[in-house]
Parts: sequence; C-alpha cells; structure tokens
Amino acid sequence: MRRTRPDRTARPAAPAPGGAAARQAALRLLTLVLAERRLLSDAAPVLAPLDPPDRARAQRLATDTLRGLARADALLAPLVERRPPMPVLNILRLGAVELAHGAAAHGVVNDLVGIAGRGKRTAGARGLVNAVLRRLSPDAEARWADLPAPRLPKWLRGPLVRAWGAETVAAMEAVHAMPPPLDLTARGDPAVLAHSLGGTLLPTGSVRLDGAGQVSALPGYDAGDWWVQDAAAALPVRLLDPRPGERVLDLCAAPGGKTMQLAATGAEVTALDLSDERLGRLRENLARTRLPAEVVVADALTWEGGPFDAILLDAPCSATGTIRRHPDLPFARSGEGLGDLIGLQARMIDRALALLGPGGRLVFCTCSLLPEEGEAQVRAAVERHEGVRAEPPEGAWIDARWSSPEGGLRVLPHHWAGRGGIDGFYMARLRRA
Ligand SMILES: C[S@@+](CC[C@H](N)C(=O)[O-])C[C@H]1O[C@@H](n2cnc3c(N)ncnc32)[C@H](O)[C@@H]1O
Repeated sequence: MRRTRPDRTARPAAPAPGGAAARQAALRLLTLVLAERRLLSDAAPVLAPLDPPDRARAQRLATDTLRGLARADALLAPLVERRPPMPVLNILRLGAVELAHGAAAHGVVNDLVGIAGRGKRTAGARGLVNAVLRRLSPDAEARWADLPAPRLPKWLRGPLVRAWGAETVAAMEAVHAMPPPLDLTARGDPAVLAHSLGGTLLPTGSVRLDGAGQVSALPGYDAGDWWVQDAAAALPVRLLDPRPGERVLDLCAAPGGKTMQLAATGAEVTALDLSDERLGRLRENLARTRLPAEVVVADALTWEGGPFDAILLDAPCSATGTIRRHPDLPFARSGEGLGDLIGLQARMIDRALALLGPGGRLVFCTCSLLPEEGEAQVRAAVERHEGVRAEPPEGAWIDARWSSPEGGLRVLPHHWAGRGGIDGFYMARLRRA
C-alpha cells in the first residue's frame, strides 16, 4: 500500500519577527520541493497566512534558491566539513543565495540565525549558520559570478542533448539560471500598456517588465487591463488567428491565459477543462478582465460538441519549457509518466480534429522542450489523418529561428537570451480539408 506523505505544508507557520516571515516561508517551500518532491504550485497553505508583499518575497526567495541551488552548494562546500541535515542546509542555501544576490549581510544573517534558533531540528546549528554565513558574505557575489550555470537533471538533459546538441542545452541552462522578467498580455493595445507601465513592447506583442515585484500591486491589475503570460505562451493564439464571431474551442483551457486572449479577439469562445478546480481560476481571470467565454467541465477525449471553426489544444505535457519560471520542476519531477502524456496528447489531437468543421484549423501546442511532445506529434498526426496538413506559419512577429521543418514553430529558452529569455514552447497549425 502507498503511504501518504504527511502534509507538512498545512502546518501553521511559527511566528517569526518582521522580515523573517518571508524567509521562514521560503524555507518551508524549499522543504516542500526538495524533501517532499512537490511543486511550488502546491504551496498555497504555506503562503496563505502571509500578506501579499511577504508572499511575493517568499516565492521569490524560494525560486531564486532553487534556480541557484548547485551554485549555493558550491559556495558552501569549502565552509562546511560535513553536509548538514537538510533543514540546516536549506537555511545555509537560502542565506548563500541572498548574499550572492547582494542582500545586506547583517539582515540575512541575523534573520536566518534567529530562524535556526526557533526550529527544533535546527536550534543546535545556530552557531554554524552564523559562522558559515559570516565567512561567506564578503566575497559571495564575486564567487557566485564565477560559477557555471546549474545543469538540468540527467533524466531531462540526456534526451535534450540528443535532440538539440550539447551547446544548445548549455545555452538553455544559462538562461534557466537568470531570474526571468515579467511578461504581460494586454487586453487592449499593448503599446499603450508598455508605455503606461514603463515596460518593453516585444516584437510578438507581449509587454516585458524587469524587476516588477508584487504582481497584484501593479497598475491595471484590479481593472483587468492585462494578465501575466510568458511571451512564448502568448504565441499559439497568434498562430490560431481567431476572428470576431468565429466559434473557437479552447480544449485544455485552465487557468485561462489563452482563453482570455481568444475572448479578447471577439471570437465566441468555449473553454473546456477536466479540472473544475483549475477552471475556478479561469472563471476568476475572466471576471477580472471582464472577458466572456462559455466554461465547460469535461474530458476532452469524450466531450461532444461543435463543429468549431478553430480549436486551440494546449495539451498537458512535461512543462519542461517553463523551468526558468518554475525551477522547482527539475527537483519535483523525474520524467516518470512521460510516455502516458505523449499517448494522451496524440489521442487529444485526434479528438480535436474530429470536433473541427471542414476547412477548420487546430493549433496544437505544448510548453515542452522535448520533440516527442511537439514536432513528432505533428508529423504523426499528419500521417494518421488523410486531408490534414501543417500550415507553415507566416507573420512579421515570427522569429526566423523558430521555423521547424514539419511546419511548426519551435521556441527554445535561449532564443531571446539577450532580452531575458523566453519559455520553451512548440506549436503548429493543422488545417482540415
Ligand atoms: C497546459 S495546461 C493548459 C493551460 C491553459 N491553456 C492556459 O493557457 O492557461 C493543460 C490543461 O489540460 C487539462 N487537462 C488534462 N487532461 C484533460 C482532459 N482529458 N480533458 C480536458 N482537459 C484536460 C489540465 O487540467 C490542464 O488545465
């Protein structure tokens, strides 16, 4: 029988003075990912007691630490004789990352020594935390800059090197190591939004902000003028190119970033997803942005409806293209279940094609770096379905590096390294005869 893991995230946070609350929560997040192998998206109970600025800070501290874990361990290795137990090690890692990012040493060290002192399993290591972090602080920034970018885990690195080559994978790892900028999609004119927020308008129409801080505190959030969406995630809807009044199905819709893009074009949108819980977030997003869509809780494989003029299939996948925004993924995942996902994606493509009217178009996309979840799916679908072809994309917004021989677009994180990177994505537009 499978043992259920104790849900340590549900424990109420012990009181922590002042700015220590965010650091203490960040340490709980590290335990969740590194000890319990869970994703940060499961972290709501840890973050719920915090006010929004501390919540944003705790998330940033945890993601910075996970993104730089190998570098933090390399900084700490010469200063600790034996590897300390995980709760102590995580305190040191968090401190090392903060010091390497230029945080004031006295605040970091005092807070983390205090946190160590309040923990049952860490109280005995107060002196160690104090001594190691004080020794580390003078040259942490300089030493950090000399360390190589952390490598992807073996289960992912091997297949990626086979697919894209070692040099490309190293370039992707360098981008994964950088804190990503915040990308927004505008409900209205993106140039106006970029101007009002002091952001950069990207060639694809997304607005990019550096060092944005707490998202819900940015102007226009409550009014629903924009939503957070990586520049790559905004491309599949551009490729589908919906028109006002067209019947469009968003087949795996939640939490709704692409549904909002579809609805903003004036198309008649049906947003379907298997998860009622995730659709709750989609409904909140639609309410905030005041965009309309019919919401359906159903299994895409069995749902009857249509025919539709256009369908977006943003299929469940390994999400390996999102590692720069979700550095927890390589620690919480092992590649297990990938074969099942690939089979599900193929069945979903077949079902989506059956829901299209004659001449209709399907955009299939995944936020994966693996060709098995992208290029190979499209090649196989075209072979399986007579009268279905991939339409090579056209448009001034398309970066020449993205064109893929089977007719899709392959976006890799290093493609926009000079601009702050972009998530990995694959997308292709299939047309039914
Ligand atoms: C990549 S996410 C979609 C992200 C969404 N398109 C967006 O832009 O916000 C994949 C979604 O597929 C849904 N899903 C998984 N299996 C499904 C199925 N059999 N039928 C419908 N939805 C499914 C998941 O619940 C998840 O919300």
